[in-house]
Amino acid sequence: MNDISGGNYTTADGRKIGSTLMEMKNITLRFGGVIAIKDISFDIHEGEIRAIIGPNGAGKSSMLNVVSGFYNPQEGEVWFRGSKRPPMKPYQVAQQGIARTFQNIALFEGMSVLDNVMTGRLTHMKAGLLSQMIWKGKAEKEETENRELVEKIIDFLEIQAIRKTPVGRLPYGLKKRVELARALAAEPKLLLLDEPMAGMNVEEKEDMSRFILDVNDEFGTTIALIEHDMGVVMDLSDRVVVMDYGKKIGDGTPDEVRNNQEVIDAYLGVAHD
Ligand SMILES: Nc1ncnc2c1ncn2[C@@H]1O[C@H](COP(=O)(O)OP(=O)(O)OP(=O)(O)O)[C@@H](O)[C@H]1O
Repeated sequence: MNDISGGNYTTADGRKIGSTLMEMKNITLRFGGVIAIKDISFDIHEGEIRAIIGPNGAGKSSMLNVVSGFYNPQEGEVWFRGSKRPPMKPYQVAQQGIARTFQNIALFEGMSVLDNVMTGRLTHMKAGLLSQMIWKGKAEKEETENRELVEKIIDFLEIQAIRKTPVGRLPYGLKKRVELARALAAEPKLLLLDEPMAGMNVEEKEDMSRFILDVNDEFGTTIALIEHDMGVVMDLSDRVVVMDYGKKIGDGTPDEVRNNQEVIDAYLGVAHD
């Protein structure tokens, strides 16, 4: 790795990391008297896999929710693709190119895998109802293009065999993969994964790790994730932000973070699965 703080660098496995995609500047988020995030700054570079870790209640989910527009911080600035982002609703953030998965799977259980993944295309659909009536051809062309992309993602994540199966009938690990497929269908610039391995067995975790790395490699998607499993985080990530009690106590490569005394202290005596 070289010049990691400046933006552009090459990882040990030869992946090219680009300039800053997102920058969080001095973010503070309060819930009444509770300060969930205290004056935190960090950035995410194009092509990176970036992790946010920390003990329970550290503020990781709150931070992911600031990035995805679910919470607007009381203080600080969010910069995305070179512009300062005004307070936004989550759907506006999604339209800007940020997609996410959820800690508790949020899929339509009664709908097939294919239909669930298609819902990921909604932010891209331009043909409204009126234009669908007037310009039927245009709507059909859009539908065909959406289907082609969705089928490509389904193949890529190896869920062809279950494409017609209602999501409610799938085991947990596969549901998580369908959720990843739906988020990818939005062709995000930045993909947010909220505990992608939570509740998985070892084999499911290995599969998910491989898919996350492949997505980053094949589609060039920048990924930010929260994860409790330290082994997974250290293996997957290019750089890691460590939070504790709402503050940032570490930020760097997995090796740098692993050897940071404040990080070691924060994790001592705390159970991490
Ligand atoms: N909607 C909310 N209303 C009030 N307090 C909240 C809310 N969301 C989070 N908090 C508080 O903010 C702090 C940070 O919580 P957060 O869920 O972001 O931590 P976390 O690191 O994601 O924890 P975990 O690993 O347990 O999911 C906690 O003290 C929590 O109780």
